[in-house]
Amino acid sequence: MAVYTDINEDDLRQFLKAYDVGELLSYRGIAEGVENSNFLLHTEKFPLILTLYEKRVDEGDLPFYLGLMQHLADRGLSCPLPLARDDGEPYGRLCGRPAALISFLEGMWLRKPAATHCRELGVALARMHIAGQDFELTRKNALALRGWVDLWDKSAARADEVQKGLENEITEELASLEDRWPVDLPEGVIHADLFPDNVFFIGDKLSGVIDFYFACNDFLAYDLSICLNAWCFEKDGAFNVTKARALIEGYQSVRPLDKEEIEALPLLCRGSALRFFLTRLYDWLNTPAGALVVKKDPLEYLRYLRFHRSVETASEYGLERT
Ligand SMILES: Nc1ncnc2c1ncn2[C@@H]1O[C@H](COP(=O)(O)OP(=O)(O)O)[C@@H](O)[C@H]1O
Ligand SMILES: N[C@@H](CCOP(=O)(O)O)C(=O)O
Repeated sequence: MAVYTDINEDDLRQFLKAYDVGELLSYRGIAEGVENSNFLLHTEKFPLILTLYEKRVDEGDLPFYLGLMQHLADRGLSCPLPLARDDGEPYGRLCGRPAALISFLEGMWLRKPAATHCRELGVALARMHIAGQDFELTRKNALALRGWVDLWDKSAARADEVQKGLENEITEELASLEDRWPVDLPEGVIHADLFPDNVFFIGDKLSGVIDFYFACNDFLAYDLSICLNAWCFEKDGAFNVTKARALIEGYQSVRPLDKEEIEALPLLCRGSALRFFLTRLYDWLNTPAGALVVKKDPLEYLRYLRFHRSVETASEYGLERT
């Protein structure tokens, strides 16, 4: 459960006075998520999500995240709409934290997505990439190569506590990615954390995308590689090429990949597997005992990383040879 900051009712009522939402009827902490504290609110007017921004969210980035949700929603993508305060500000403060209200999205995330859902995801991801092209704000990816090195510097000395040999393996992997990372692929705004728990479905139809708090500017195909990692491995660690093919076909039905993006895919998948391995490893080693959050297993992403290292061409992800 991710509620790092507890709120009290009086403070919440005071906070809500700045919004046109009527009286608070009820509220509760949400037992999901990792990064921020989230609450579901029922007010006289509508249900809402209240987010208190925590550790990894830099307040200076809030206009980017909230503005992006507004921008994408304006272009017909189903994502939460931030609610402006009566004074026009996009967010306020609660319990010493920046805090925003966003609209509640209907739907549920899928515990066992199938290939058909992966195809829907691919379509939505490509639409998001296209809709993001004219978003006027930019944000550098803080969890790109430089960020990976910084995270690794903070964890390397203790990595072998988690699995023997990790320190050497990851040091070598980082060096190899630093040498070979692409420099010139199509870029744009990416979601950067499009895991199943951030995509809602009603029945088999994708109903919306949430959690834009890692969104940034980076290679578009890197976002696709994040989805290949997050959606296409089975619980036993096997890569499901049928899901991967469906995801990529869905994506390409809206935005065809170019030759360079296809060639780079195995490397991008290694990079995105490493990125989630590193944040999970850092959290594994540093989350205080007793925090109301379920820590995620870094070794899951080590296995994915090793798989991608064995991939020679993107045809192994179900793509036609170029
Ligand atoms: N706009 C929304 N509509 C409905 N539920 C939401 C919305 N935003 C968040 N949630 C709920 O809160 C949970 C955590 O949100 P998320 O943004 O993923 O948190 P975090 O940034 O902490 O990872 C989600 O899994 C979902 O259940
Ligand atoms: N998706 C990341 C963790 C971030 O959590 P989210 O709840 O913000 O999606 C991971 O699985 O490591």
